[in-house]
Amino acid sequence: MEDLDLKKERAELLGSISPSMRSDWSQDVPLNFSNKPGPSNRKSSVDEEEKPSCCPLCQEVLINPVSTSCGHWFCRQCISYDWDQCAPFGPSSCPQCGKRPRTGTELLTANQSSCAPADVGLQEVLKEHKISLRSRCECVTEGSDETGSRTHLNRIYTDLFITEGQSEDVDTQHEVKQLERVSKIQNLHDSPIRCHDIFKTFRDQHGVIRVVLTIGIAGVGKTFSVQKFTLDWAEGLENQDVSVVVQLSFRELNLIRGEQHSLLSLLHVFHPTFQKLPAEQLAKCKLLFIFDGLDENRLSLDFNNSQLVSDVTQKSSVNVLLTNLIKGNLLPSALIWITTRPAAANQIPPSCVSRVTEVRGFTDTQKEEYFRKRFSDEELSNRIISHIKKSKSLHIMCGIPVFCWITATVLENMLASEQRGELPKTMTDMYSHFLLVQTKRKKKKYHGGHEISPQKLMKSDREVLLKLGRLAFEHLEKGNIMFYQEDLEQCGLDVTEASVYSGVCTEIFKRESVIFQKSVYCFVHLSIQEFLAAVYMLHCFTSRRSEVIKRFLGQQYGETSLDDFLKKVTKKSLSSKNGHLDLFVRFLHGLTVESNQRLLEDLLGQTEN
Ligand SMILES: Nc1ncnc2c1ncn2[C@@H]1O[C@H](COP(=O)(O)OP(=O)(O)OP(=O)(O)O)[C@@H](O)[C@H]1O
Repeated sequence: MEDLDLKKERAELLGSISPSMRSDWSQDVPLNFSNKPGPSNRKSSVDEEEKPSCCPLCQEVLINPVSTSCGHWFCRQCISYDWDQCAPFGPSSCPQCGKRPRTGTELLTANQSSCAPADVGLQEVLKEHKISLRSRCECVTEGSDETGSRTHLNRIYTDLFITEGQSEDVDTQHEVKQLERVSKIQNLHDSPIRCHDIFKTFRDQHGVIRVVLTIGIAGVGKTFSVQKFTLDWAEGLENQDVSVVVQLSFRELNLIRGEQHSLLSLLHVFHPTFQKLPAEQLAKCKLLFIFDGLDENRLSLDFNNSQLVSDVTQKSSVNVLLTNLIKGNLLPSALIWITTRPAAANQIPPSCVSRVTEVRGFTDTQKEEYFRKRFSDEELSNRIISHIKKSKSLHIMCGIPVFCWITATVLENMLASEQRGELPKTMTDMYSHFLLVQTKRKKKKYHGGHEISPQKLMKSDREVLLKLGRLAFEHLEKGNIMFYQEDLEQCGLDVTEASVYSGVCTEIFKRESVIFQKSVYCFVHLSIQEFLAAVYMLHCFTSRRSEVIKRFLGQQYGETSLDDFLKKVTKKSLSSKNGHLDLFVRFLHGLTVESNQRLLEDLLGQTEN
């Protein structure tokens, strides 16, 4: 029986991967997915006889065979594993002959053409799209100290703990409590789901999983999961039944929220490759739309009263297109993946969602794996891991990957420094040090020089950081996380000042697309914006800048005690529907702790605690 299945699989494989497709990998012959033998097909060198029955890596019968562009066959799992192990920078050369694929590192599979009957033009566009997505996803910016420097996703990506279903009290509990609970229960009954499997139906489940909503707190790795999912798809490693992945973020969609588009023209804006494709061609494909960061959404999604749109060429507003896509009126067979922070999840009616998953961050083992992967210096990673383990709150917080990154940046720097002082133990402490580390780096880079005490900010740093704080605060309040040059100037910042602080504020989205002709800036992570906004707010309080506080809290505000001020800010944050001030308020409280005030005294001024 097993033999029969294998034979069938092989036969299917040979039917759908035509020899000419393989020669296309050496770029000379046009793509042809036809099952019929043609002149170009016959010319090619690959056929059943040439495919070995054994995988050169595991030395066993080929299972789920895939081939590299140079014509060598492996089990999919074996080559994926081999590439993962041997090449920290992602899959590279063929394990058998050492050749690098000329057109990327995709593997050829039986499912390569999921748009049967396939068409040459369509296949070319799809391939171009894969290559473009791959280059978009293979590197990530983590606010590195070197302006513009990017890290390979596969070098730092560590598996995350993702579960099916949403924990009941996710909205109401403090994140630290949630994380603590997660680390206690993860071994009991939560079955993890790989991010690549979120559309797969498991044994006891029925029907198609069409819309997946993935929830997770700030910095827990939702965007990274989306990137990894897309990268592995684009590299031919996972989910090859999907022929087109359309990756969009609400951040980007916000920028065109006033415009009228058809779904097709919307695609063209973000993925210009598809301009070559007529609508009917696209409709044949299995599409997956990824909408990342619903919490950043500024479109009003009305699922009850929006106009019906079912044609991909029909124009409407972007929010109407989205609701129709999610409800299944538009492209009913397309898969949809939406990610969001918990507080904004209710924007999508549960009736539209087939599966909810939750990214819970790193388990204890994954935390260690993260630091070991990040630092090739084993002694350094051991020291960092042991420091984290000593502090309960740090250890719990490292369940959040963005906190791991900040911790890694801060501790690496402090451990290398002679004037180290005490290593940070709380979240605000860590973010305060992060700010100082970035300032110190900037000083070293732009002004050369000796190691200065990181606590001592220069007057110019103080001014720039407070301007960045103002930018962070004013835009956080409005729910903005992306800024144009004019926004920087309005806060008295010029572009060079902001980019000198590249570990804090960064330039993004310089893509060649109509809407991205202007440079757009944002903080390297929203939590940094929230932290700087809190610094600015406390600075305004201590320096009695009541007009700023009044504008924020309402006209009734009069000068008051720190305690009363904190209560008022907390109350205001609780009235926010999407929780956009939550982390800001937590940092504000953290900053009133004496040790943190001492650290940032140059910024905060004379304070109460
Ligand atoms: N799987 C991972 N492996 C390694 N680092 C990760 C991983 N996931 C996240 N990180 C780190 O955490 C940072 C934040 O992750 P990400 O942007 O994916 O979070 P998010 O859940 O989308 O947050 P937000 O809701 O604030 O947008 C990344 O820039 C990276 O430094």
